[in-house]
Amino acid sequence: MTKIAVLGAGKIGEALLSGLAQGGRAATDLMFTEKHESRARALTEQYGFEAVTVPGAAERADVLIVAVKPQDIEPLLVELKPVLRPGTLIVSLCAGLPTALFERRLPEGTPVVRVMPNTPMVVGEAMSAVSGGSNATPEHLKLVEEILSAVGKVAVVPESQQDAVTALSGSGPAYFFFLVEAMIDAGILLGIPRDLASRLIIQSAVGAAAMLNEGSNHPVILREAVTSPAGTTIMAIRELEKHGVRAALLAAIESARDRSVELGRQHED
Ligand SMILES: NC(=O)C1=CN([C@@H]2O[C@H](COP(=O)(O)OP(=O)(O)OC[C@H]3O[C@@H](n4cnc5c(N)ncnc54)[C@H](O)[C@@H]3O)[C@@H](O)[C@H]2O)C=CC1
Ligand SMILES: O=C(O)[C@@H]1CCC=N1
Repeated sequence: MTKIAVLGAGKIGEALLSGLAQGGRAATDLMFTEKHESRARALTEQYGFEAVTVPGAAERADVLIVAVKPQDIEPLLVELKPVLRPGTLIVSLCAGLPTALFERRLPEGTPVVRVMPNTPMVVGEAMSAVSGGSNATPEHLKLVEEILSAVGKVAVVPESQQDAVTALSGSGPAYFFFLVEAMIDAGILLGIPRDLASRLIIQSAVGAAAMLNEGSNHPVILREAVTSPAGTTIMAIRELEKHGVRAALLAAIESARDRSVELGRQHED
């Protein structure tokens, strides 16, 4: 079985490792590096994954998945370069960082695949977008698709779309959580106890997601079916439009895309 090492086991690294283990991958095929010792110990105790050093990961793993913050990439690549075995596949989950950055910093010919996942991988419902760098073969892409399909859905996209994808689905879960949080607050405003408001809103979100996931109806049709003439929903929709919620979402996602581009530019030579 392919041995996988996650370099930087923070929020997304842990989500991936735990998702892969739940998806049936043996804990003995999964290892990680982590700068913070207490966190490394906690992950080993909770899941049984082995904490290794960067040279240890490079020696033993077939695929190295980079999951440090974009701001922490340079020292990691300096550490990795002299110990990397030829042919080892590098998979980057880092927002904004182009495959060309890894290709410039690592030995010539290193295959690199850029991925933008999202945190629902903890429950096997990730949306991951995958792009190959200039040394990545169709087999490399297939391997990455196979690894990630254990934790959710996978789309292959041109790398030129990765900053937009990051803004849409990479950050996307946060927008839904924000919306749910605000709707629960609205329940409090209307005098509903927090527990009940949470149950009402979370199940509404789960139900709406399941209907969208069926894919047979456009979101507009689904919304129209809830919106009765002179009813309650249209009153709420009027307020959402009045407060520019649609425009706010367009601007928010455009701003996230711009930040992704900027994160990449910070590492230009
Ligand atoms: N959190 C999210 O929803 C998503 C994050 N990403 C990307 O994943 C990457 C990680 O993000 P998070 O997990 O949120 O950040 P995080 O800060 O929770 O995790 C990063 C981890 O890397 C460790 N680390 C840093 N330098 C290291 C090194 N040289 N060796 C070993 N460990 C090192 C840190 O101690 C930390 O635990 C980022 O590049 C981010 O853009 C991508 C998609 C979604
Ligand atoms: O906020 C971030 O930068 C990361 C990338 C996508 C989701 N979280």
